[in-house]
Amino acid sequence: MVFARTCLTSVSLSLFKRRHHSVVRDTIFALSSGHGKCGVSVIRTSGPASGDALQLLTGWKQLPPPRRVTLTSLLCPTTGELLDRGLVLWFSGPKSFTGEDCCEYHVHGGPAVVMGVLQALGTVQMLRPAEPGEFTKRAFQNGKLDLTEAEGLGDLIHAETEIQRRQALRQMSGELGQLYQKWSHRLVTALAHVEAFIDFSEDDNVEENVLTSVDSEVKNLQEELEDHLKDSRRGERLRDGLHLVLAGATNAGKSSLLNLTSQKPAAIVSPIPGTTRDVVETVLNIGGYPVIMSDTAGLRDSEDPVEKEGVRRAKERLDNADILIAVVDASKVPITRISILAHLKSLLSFPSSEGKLREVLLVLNKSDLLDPPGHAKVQELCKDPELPTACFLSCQTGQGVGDFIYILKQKLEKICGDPLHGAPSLTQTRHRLHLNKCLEALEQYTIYREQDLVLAAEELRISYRELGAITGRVGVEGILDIIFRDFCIGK
Ligand SMILES: Nc1nc2c(ncn2[C@@H]2O[C@H](COP(=O)(O)OP(=O)(O)OP(=O)(O)O)[C@@H](O)[C@H]2O)c(=O)[nH]1
Ligand SMILES: [K+]
Ligand SMILES: [Mg+2]
Repeated sequence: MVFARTCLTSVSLSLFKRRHHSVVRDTIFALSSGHGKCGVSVIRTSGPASGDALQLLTGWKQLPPPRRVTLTSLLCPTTGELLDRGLVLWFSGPKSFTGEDCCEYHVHGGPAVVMGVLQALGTVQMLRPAEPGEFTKRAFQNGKLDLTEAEGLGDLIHAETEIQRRQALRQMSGELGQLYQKWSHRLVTALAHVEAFIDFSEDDNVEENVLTSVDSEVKNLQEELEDHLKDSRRGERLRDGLHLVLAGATNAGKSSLLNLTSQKPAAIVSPIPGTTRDVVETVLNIGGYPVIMSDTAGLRDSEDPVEKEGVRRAKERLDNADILIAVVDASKVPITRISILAHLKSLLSFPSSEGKLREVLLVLNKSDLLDPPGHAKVQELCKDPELPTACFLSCQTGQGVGDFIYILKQKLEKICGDPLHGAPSLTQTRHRLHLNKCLEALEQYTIYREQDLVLAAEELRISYRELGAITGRVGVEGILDIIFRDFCIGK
């Protein structure tokens, strides 16, 4: 009875495979390069009718050798009209990106040419336009990629900075998937041992210490999973962009610093205190790290309902900041540790009472307004170990802004690390959810272990399923659409 259950996982897996492999599929087509006018556009097809379509569009009697580029005329199959002269590249399945017969048409990138070729493909029987991410989905279903690799590919397409690209490429290489698969394998082995014990221990064929070794394996797995999860979300933060929030008293120069850093007049600057009300965001690339920098309303008590709302929004942003940039007008606040700390504390509740691990960067602005003794005092203060990392600068003259960017980059590095080093990072909330559930089930195993071994085994099975869902090995049909929805058409 126990074995019947064990087999269920593999039965449902093979059912899943069969359902996805044996169906006669439509052939899909789409523009795979960007839209708009460009030098070359690439149109792809994937599926069993790819070869027919290629022969119809070129008039060829047979298919060309695979993976070789051929220059040819492309004709409308119904009218015979010349659509373009372009390159075609034939891949016969399974040696292709999707694992199916595929063809690429490299045509001139004008909208009329692209439209013409797409329409011509649409006239071929069994061909239909692809849905977003459908090429990659087929690659997954044909075993060319696991889900983490497919997600890495999606991230690579969306990567806007160098460090994001590195992380995506690493995930695409399958390293993260391999890590999860190794854990899966260990879990299945543990599960098999428990089940063997349940079935055969009465015949004395299985020794008691089998369970002891399963227990210690479960404990090891728990520790490894916990370590992997305890990464302060570095991979996810890098994928989504880090939140930097400028905060401080009115007129400290927050908006000036935002404009200077982003090199555009994103926020209004004026000598009137309380100028900024809404949160003003700009997206930046700081040393290869993607950053969303937000300027916020100056923090002060106000009776004005609009400004009050601005301050509320500012505080909300502060709570979710990865790096808090506290801007202080160094010409106004006395330059002593005590007064700076008191100022930070009154405005930003720093050091945070909840003991939140948040990076703080103190910016002492308006250096141009200080005399030489004032400068010396601030420079001394910047070395104070009791204060957060500090930068002394002037938004007016730009002096010290280079150092500010440099220090920010160091902080970003500290938070995200280099995605090429160390263990591969967890990059998606989806993975985190499954890993947490996997971990919970392992904890349940330990709880049930002494009372009811059958229930304990069931928990191992649950944790195995959760891990399998990350790479797409087990029970993922329901989530596929969600994952591939974020891909663009043609990918
Ligand atoms: N001399 C000098 N003036 C500066 C400097 N930075 C900003 N200012 C001036 O300080 C005033 C306030 O600057 P903002 O950037 O609007 O200050 P803020 O912190 O965004 O102010 P609120 O949005 O009202 O909270 C403006 O008149 C700026 O020109 C600086 O480094 N030196
Ligand atoms: K202002
Ligand atoms: Mg402002």
